[in-house]
Amino acid sequence: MKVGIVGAGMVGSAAGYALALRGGASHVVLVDRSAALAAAQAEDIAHAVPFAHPCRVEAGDYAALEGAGLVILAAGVAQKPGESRLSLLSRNAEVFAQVIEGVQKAAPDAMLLVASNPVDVMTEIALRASGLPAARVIGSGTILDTARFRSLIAGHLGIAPQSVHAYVLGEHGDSEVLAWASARAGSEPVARFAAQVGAALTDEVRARIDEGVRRAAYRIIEGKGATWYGIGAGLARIVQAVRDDQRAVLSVSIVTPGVEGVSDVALSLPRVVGRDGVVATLMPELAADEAAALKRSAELLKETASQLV
Ligand SMILES: NC(=O)C1=CN([C@@H]2O[C@H](COP(=O)(O)OP(=O)(O)OC[C@H]3O[C@@H](n4cnc5c(N)ncnc54)[C@H](O)[C@@H]3O)[C@@H](O)[C@H]2O)C=CC1
Ligand SMILES: CC(=O)C(=O)O
Repeated sequence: MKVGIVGAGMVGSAAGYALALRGGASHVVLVDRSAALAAAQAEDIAHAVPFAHPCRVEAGDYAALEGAGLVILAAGVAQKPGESRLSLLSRNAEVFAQVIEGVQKAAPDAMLLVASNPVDVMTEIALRASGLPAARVIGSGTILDTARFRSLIAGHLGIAPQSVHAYVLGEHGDSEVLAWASARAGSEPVARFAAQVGAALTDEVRARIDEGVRRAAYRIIEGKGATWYGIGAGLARIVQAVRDDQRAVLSVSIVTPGVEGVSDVALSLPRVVGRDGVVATLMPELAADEAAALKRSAELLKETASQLV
C-alpha cells in the first residue's frame, strides 16, 4: 500500500521510519511545507530500508500522494513544555484547512489517519472537511496511552506488555480514562493475576500507573522537547491493521454516534480496524467511576469541538 505522510517533523518521520522497519508499506511519500525537511527525512529513512523491508521512500508535493491508500496527518504545532494538547487547537485547525484540501485534491478516497493534537478534535475537523465516512477518518487517539498503560502494568507484574490487555479510553489528553475494570493479564483480571504473582495492585500502585500514563507526554516533552518513537510505532501499527485487513482491536478515535449519553463526539474506544477502517466498536465493562470519567471526557471533547462551529 502507498502511504502518504503530511508533516515530516518528529512524529511524521518516526511514523515513516517505523513503517520502513515493520514493512508496513510498499511506498511512503513525505510531504511538508518545508520541502527541504521532507526531502532530508525521506533520504535518511530510505537509508534504513536495506536493513529492513523493501519500501520506496521519497518526498513530494501533494500531487505525489495520488494513489495513496492512506495518508497520515502529522502536520502542525506540538506542545511546548507545560502546554496542554487542547491549547494547540486553533493553530492546528488552520493548518488542517490547507492540508486536507491538498490531500483531497490528490487522493480523495485515501483513508485519513490523524496524529496532530488535540487528536480527537482534529479527527472531527478532518472528518468534516473531507466528507469521508467516519470509519475512514481515524485518529491515533489513545493508542499511545494504551501502550503506556500496558507497559506500566506489565512492568509491575513482571510480564511482557503483549500479555496485558487493557485500554485507555476517551480523550488522548488530560481527561483520559484508564479502564482498570476490564484490564486483563493473560486471561485473568489484572488484580487476580497481581495477587497470584505477589505484586498486589494497591491504590498506591494504581495511582502511580495512572500518573505515569497521564503525565507521560509532559515528562518526555520536558526532557527532550517532543515525543515521537511511541506514536511513530503506534501509527505504523494502525497502518498495518488497515493494509492487511487484520481486524485488530486497537484503541483509536473516530466520531462516534453516542458515548455515555454524549452524541457525535470523536474519542477512543477499543475498535476493530481493518481494510475499511473502523469496522466495529466495543464498549468495555466499566466501573461506575470509570463510566462517569468517560462521560466527562466525552463532554469536554464535545464542548471543545462545538467552539469550532
Ligand atoms: N497523537 C499523538 O499521540 C501524538 C501527537 N503529536 C502531535 O503531532 C503533531 C506533530 O508533532 P511533531 O512532529 O513533534 O512536530 P514538528 O514540529 O516536529 O513537525 C510538524 C511538521 O508539520 C509541518 N507543517 C506545519 N504546518 C504545515 C502545513 N500547513 N502543511 C504542511 N506541513 C506543515 C512543519 O513544517 C513540521 O515539519 C503535533 O500536533 C503533536 O502535538 C505528538 C506526539 C504524539
Ligand atoms: C505529545 C503527545 O500527545 C503524547 O506523547 O502523548
